[in-house]
Amino acid sequence: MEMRAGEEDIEIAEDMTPSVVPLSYALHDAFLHSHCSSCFSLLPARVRDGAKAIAAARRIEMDENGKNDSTLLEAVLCLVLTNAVEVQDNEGRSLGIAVYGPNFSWINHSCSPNACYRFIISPPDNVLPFRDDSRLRILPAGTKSDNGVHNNIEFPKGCSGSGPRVIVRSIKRIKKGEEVTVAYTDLLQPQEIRRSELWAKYRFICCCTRCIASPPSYVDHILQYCVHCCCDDFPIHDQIVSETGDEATRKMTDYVEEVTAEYLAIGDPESCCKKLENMLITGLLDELLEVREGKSQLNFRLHPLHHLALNSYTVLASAYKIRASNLLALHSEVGGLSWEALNMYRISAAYSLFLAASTYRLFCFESSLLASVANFWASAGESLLALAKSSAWDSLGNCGFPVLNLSPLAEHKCSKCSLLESFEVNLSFGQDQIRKADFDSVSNRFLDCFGSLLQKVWGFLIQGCRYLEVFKDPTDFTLDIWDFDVRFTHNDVDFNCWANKSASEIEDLGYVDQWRMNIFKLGVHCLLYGGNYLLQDL
Ligand SMILES: C[S@@+](CC[C@H](N)C(=O)[O-])C[C@H]1O[C@@H](n2cnc3c(N)ncnc32)[C@H](O)[C@@H]1O
Repeated sequence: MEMRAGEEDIEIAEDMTPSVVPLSYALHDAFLHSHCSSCFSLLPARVRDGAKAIAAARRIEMDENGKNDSTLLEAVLCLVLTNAVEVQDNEGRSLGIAVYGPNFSWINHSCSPNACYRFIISPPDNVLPFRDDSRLRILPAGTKSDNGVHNNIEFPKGCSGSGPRVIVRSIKRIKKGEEVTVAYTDLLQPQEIRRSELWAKYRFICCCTRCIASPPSYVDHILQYCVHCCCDDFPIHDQIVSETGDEATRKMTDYVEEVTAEYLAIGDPESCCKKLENMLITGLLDELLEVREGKSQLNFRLHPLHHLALNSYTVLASAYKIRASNLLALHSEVGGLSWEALNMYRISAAYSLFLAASTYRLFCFESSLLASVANFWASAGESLLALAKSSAWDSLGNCGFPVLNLSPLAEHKCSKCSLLESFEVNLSFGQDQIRKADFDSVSNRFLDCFGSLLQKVWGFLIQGCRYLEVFKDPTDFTLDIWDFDVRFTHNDVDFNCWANKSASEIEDLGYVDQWRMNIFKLGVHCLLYGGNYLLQDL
């Protein structure tokens, strides 16, 4: 079965379902009063009845056949495995799983989907009626009318019941009768990984336009194949690159996974930062590969938009942030480490920002990346605001920065772009007013402002970060990104430039307030664009 747009065209960013209540769900401990068993008491009656029926059926089977036939249990398990979705909070953290009825679970997958979904989370004991006037605007294939009935299957329209609700929303314009699809897997992964995940979990091979494109689309090419190979002695023949490139990518994948797993298990963010940044800068040196006569050293490097590079930025942003908070905690005991903590916050925010700008570039070629890019802008905004508000600046004495009050955001209007005004119009006249027709103009104005603020702070944010210093402008990917070594050799970067200066020297430069204020403004822009405009309004 598949779901299609009902009897009208659907514009971009419209809710296509009311908030749908789960048939069954199991959330992690954070949402439970006691331990896991408490979730069973919350299961809707029909699921408990179903479980009793299964138990009864098993008893009969066992009595009749003298053996434990697991067919029915397998069927139920398959149903859950096929239809359960991971419930996530606004920041993408996994909260558990839930199974929904047909108006959600009949939606098929595409790697270039036209819809996405979001959850409304409320505590498990909250069973108060939920006001929701949205209509169900998608129907099973073959259904003629939108009266909510299909082949005697009543589509639940009621809004009562507990559990995380899900709402399906369009991310592209969908024509009447066109199939509605969502992503079952992370769309920023290369095709090979998407394919193997979908096969392992659902046993199907995706044949969407993105997957069957030949040659692969720009986005898939760059996410998967953009690995550069060079050798000091002589030029590398293309043949050798393609033969050894896959092997090199596998090795780099193992390396990134190993470093990330070690970081998560042992919690040494410093070693994690060193290892990942070294890998991004120097790439993989492979001495075992034979080139012409004898052995020679090949050097493989990742394009900054390669999926392994993107994964590394996420880990680096987190590891630098942990380093900063560890230092601040130590600062209260030891003192004098706050400037170093500021450096860590700075680089963490720089990686967050770089990730948002990188995925935005991919989004320009693959519009279904909208939800990912929105989340990255929002978290870059949050990192920048946390940096601007950090007490670590206090080590610089009185830097004159006003006490920040982020709520309401309305106080932080930008005279150049109208992001905030758009929301005000939206709030007073209803969502349709800033409609998506404005998308290009809102985005262009945001990018203009973003670019000019970035120019003022990017140098400060990346100072001392060996990898990011290569990118003089994170929105410009036209530079010869393979030329890392040359740049490092000729640029003689002082890695400890800021860390070596005393707080008063920095203050004398007179830039501190300006940096802090511009970082703050940049954060507000990213949060408004990603968190408010792309995620909620668009
Ligand atoms: C949540 S269900 C979707 C509804 C399903 N088509 C049905 O009729 O019940 C997931 C299952 O649908 C099928 N499916 C979803 N997307 C697909 C796709 N793009 N190509 C092939 N099969 C797909 C797979 O069998 C998958 O296990």
